[in-house]
Order: sequence, then C-alpha cells, then structure tokens
Amino acid sequence: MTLAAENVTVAFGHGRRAVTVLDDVSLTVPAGTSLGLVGESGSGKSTLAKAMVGLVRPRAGRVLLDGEEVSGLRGARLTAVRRRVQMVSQDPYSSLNPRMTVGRALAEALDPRRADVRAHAAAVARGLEAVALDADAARLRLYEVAGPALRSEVAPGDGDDLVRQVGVKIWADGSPWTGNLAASFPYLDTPATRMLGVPPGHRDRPNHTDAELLGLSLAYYTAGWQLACHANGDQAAEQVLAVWSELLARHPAPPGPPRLRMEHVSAMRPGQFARAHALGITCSLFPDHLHYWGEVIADDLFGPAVAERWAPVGTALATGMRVSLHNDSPVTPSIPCTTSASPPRGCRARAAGSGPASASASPRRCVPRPSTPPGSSTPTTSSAR
Ligand SMILES: Nc1ncnc2c1ncn2[C@@H]1O[C@H](COP(=O)(O)OP(=O)(O)OP(=O)(O)O)[C@@H](O)[C@H]1O
Repeated sequence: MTLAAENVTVAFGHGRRAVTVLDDVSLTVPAGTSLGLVGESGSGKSTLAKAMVGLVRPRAGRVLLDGEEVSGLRGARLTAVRRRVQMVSQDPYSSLNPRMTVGRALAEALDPRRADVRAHAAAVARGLEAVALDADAARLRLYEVAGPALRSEVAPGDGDDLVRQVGVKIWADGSPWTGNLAASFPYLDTPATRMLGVPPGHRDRPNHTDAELLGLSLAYYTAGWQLACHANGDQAAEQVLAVWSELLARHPAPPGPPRLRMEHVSAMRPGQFARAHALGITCSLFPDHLHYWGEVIADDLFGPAVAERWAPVGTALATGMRVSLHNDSPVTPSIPCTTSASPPRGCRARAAGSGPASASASPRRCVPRPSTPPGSSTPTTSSAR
C-alpha cells in the first residue's frame, strides 16, 4: 500500500483571514516504509497527516492511495479508506479512548467496525507480548495503566475554590461486573458469569505486582499528592495494605489530614479494616452498589455469604475509622448517601428490609443513626471520581 500527497495545499479561514498552512506539499510513503517529517511546532505536520487521512480537506492537490485519489471521497468509499489508513495522534491520551479496555482498543485496531475482544483474543495477546506486556493487560481499562513516570503539569493543591487537584487515583483491581475483582473467593458459575466470560471458579488477581504498586505509590505520595486506591476485593485490599504499610514505614505520615484512602473496599475483611485504621488509612465505601445490585452480587456473581458482607460500612465504623461514602455518578444518582441528617439511603433501605437488595440486608453494614452518642464516628459523603 503506497500513500502519497501530491501538491497538497491546506488553508484555514476565508478571505483576508485565510491562513495557508500547507503550500504545495508532496511526499510518498511506499509500502513497508516509514517516513519521518521534522519541523518546528506549528509548521503543519499534523495538518498534513490529517489531510492524508481525510480529516482535513485540501484546497488544492490530491491524496493518493495505491495511485487512486482518495481526497474528496465520501460515504462508504471513505469508510473503506479509513479502515486502511489511520492516524495516531501524538498525545496518547487523546489517541486512545479511556473508557475502553486495552484489549478492546487493540481489537478495534484489527476491526474498527466491531471491536470484538474474544474474536481477536490471540492477535491481541500477540500484540501485547510484542511490547513485553502480559496478555492479562487486555482486561485493564486504559486509565488503569499508569506508571510512576506519568507526570502532571499541576502541583498538588492547584485549582480554585470549586475544583482543586489534590490526589492521584490508582486501581489495585477492577469491577465485580467485569470479572476483575481480586478476591480470595471465586466467582460463581451462573448464566451471568458465563455471559461475562468469567470461567468457573475464577479469582482475579491485582492489576499490579507489589513492586509496581509500591513504585506508583512512592512516586506520587512523595510528591505531596493524596493517594486513593481502588480496591474492591479482599486480595486487592491485602496488597494495598501491605504496600502502603511499607510506604508509611519509609515515609511516616506527617501530621495533618490523612493522605491515603482505599476506595470501594466492598469485600474487605474486618481484620483488614482494623489494619487500615491502625495505619491511618481511611476508606470510602459505595453503599449504592448493594442497594442497586445486591441481588446480582448474591445470586449471579458471588453467593449470599459474600453479598451479606458487601460494602460493610458498619464494620469500617466499628474500628473507629472515619469513613466517606461515595457514588459513581452517573451510574447511580448523584446524591447517594444524603447527609448526616439521615442514614445513607442504601443503608437505610437494607436496614429496613426494603429496596431491591433487601434479600442481602445485614444490620452489620448499617451506619449508626445521628442519635448515636457524641464521639462516635459518623460518615461523611464525598465523590470518589
Ligand atoms: N482547524 C484549524 N483552524 C485554524 N488553524 C489551524 C487549525 N488546525 C491547525 N491550525 C494551524 O495550522 C498550523 C499548523 O498546525 P499543526 O498542528 O499542523 O502543526 P504541527 O507542525 O503539527 O505542530 P506541533 O509540532 O506543535 O504538533 C498552526 O499554526 C495551527 O495553529
């Protein structure tokens, strides 16, 4: 496949305000070759690439694919060309859809119309191996693939009274709904887990090795950021507790507000909450998980014994820890847990034996009503995202 630009001219704007960005540019990229284009910032490199993939229409000149003019094509013929010629933007964060998993992004490259991860599993695994990544990386969402070298332009605390950047979020595991819960207990074998593609008896493992998680945590914690770590399953929680214990041994927490928070902790065990509290780690729970999907957790994914202990706010509070409750708007309504004037809605629904998840209600998860004696912990609300 040979791609060529022939006397391409691109201008933006009209009349006296028109600016010619490319003026009579020609180049050819023969099959199997790479071409480097060097020029100062703003000289038109990206504009030429956009013209060659049909995102910008040249005022003059032609773009040729295997000798056939493709500039000016529309409809099905343009779609056919787009399946053969694509552009990778220089900013990886705008090149990749952050909501896709790594596997889906690669499957989309193989088949842009139908990014079917399972159909392309072998090719996706080969692609990952080619860049020294484990095939398991396919199940991660792109925002979960962070490294210690990732740098932010902003300093901790930058912002204004409305929005301030204070923390960095790390994902130790994923979601129960996608087979990514890193837990000591297995998924059930049900129509739902089969539909998810989760094999019988599946137990997922944390996203990072201990060393990777420590490297990530050290990089941002020592730069002054708060850290929030998503840990849904008890195995993920175990890893975070061990790694952050090491982090705090190396860098004891200075006086002031806590800077380490574990998020979700849906299947965290009582002893783990106690260890978190002893380390000064706070927890943010998502009671609406249970309120909306308690039956799915009990019947479809993990069984009633796990559901009975899911999102154990009461267990967390019993350690003396100050917890926060969050929602995942817009997945659930943006005011999930109301205020200290009444117990969180999800918790109250479970306590009262009402609501869709009432079958798995447990008083142990319930938050004390505001009438509890002074000095006992009350929850605060926050948004985790
Ligand atoms: N849609 C647009 N409307 C008006 N001007 C534009 C548009 N897109 C690009 N330009 C201008 O065209 C010029 C070339 O931009 P382009 O992004 O192609 O440069 P570049 O060589 O890729 O730069 P860099 O190396 O910084 O990425 C710049 O002056 C830019 O401001």
